[in-house]
Amino acid sequence: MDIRKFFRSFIYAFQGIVAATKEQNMRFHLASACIVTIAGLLTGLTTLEWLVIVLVIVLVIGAEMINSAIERVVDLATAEIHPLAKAAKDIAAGAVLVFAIGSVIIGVLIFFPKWF
Ligand SMILES: Nc1ncnc2c1ncn2[C@@H]1O[C@H](COP(=O)(O)OP(=O)(O)OP(=O)(O)O)[C@@H](O)[C@H]1O
Repeated sequence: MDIRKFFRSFIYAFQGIVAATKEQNMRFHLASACIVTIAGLLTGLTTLEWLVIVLVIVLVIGAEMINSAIERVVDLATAEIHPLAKAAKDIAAGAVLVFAIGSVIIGVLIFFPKWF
């Protein structure tokens, strides 16, 4: 196994994370994740609840990163207005929305019974 190549791929992946954090949507997700984490610390969650919260946060952020990557590939593939380009971008954005809606529902199910 080429350790240097393996280590270099980590650096590229880290560069990808840094590039993604420059996007406005990603900053919104990161801010939301911070707020949920602080709310969780103040509220007091069980280990299982933290597992679900962490899972949901990484799923939403991961989905947003894949969405950003798809946007770039589409832009690279064509500068023209094309229904397939629109569908690819809209479906990828829709996937993030599905994850985000699911995470809000999970957040409500975890936090509301503790607050009210
Ligand atoms: N080449 C294209 N052909 C047809 N429709 C497109 C094309 N590019 C973008 N669109 C439409 O415009 C919308 C916005 O596209 P855009 O590339 O600005 O992405 P965005 O969601 O605003 O992301 P970001 O601002 O992070 O780049 C897309 O969701 C899609 O509906």
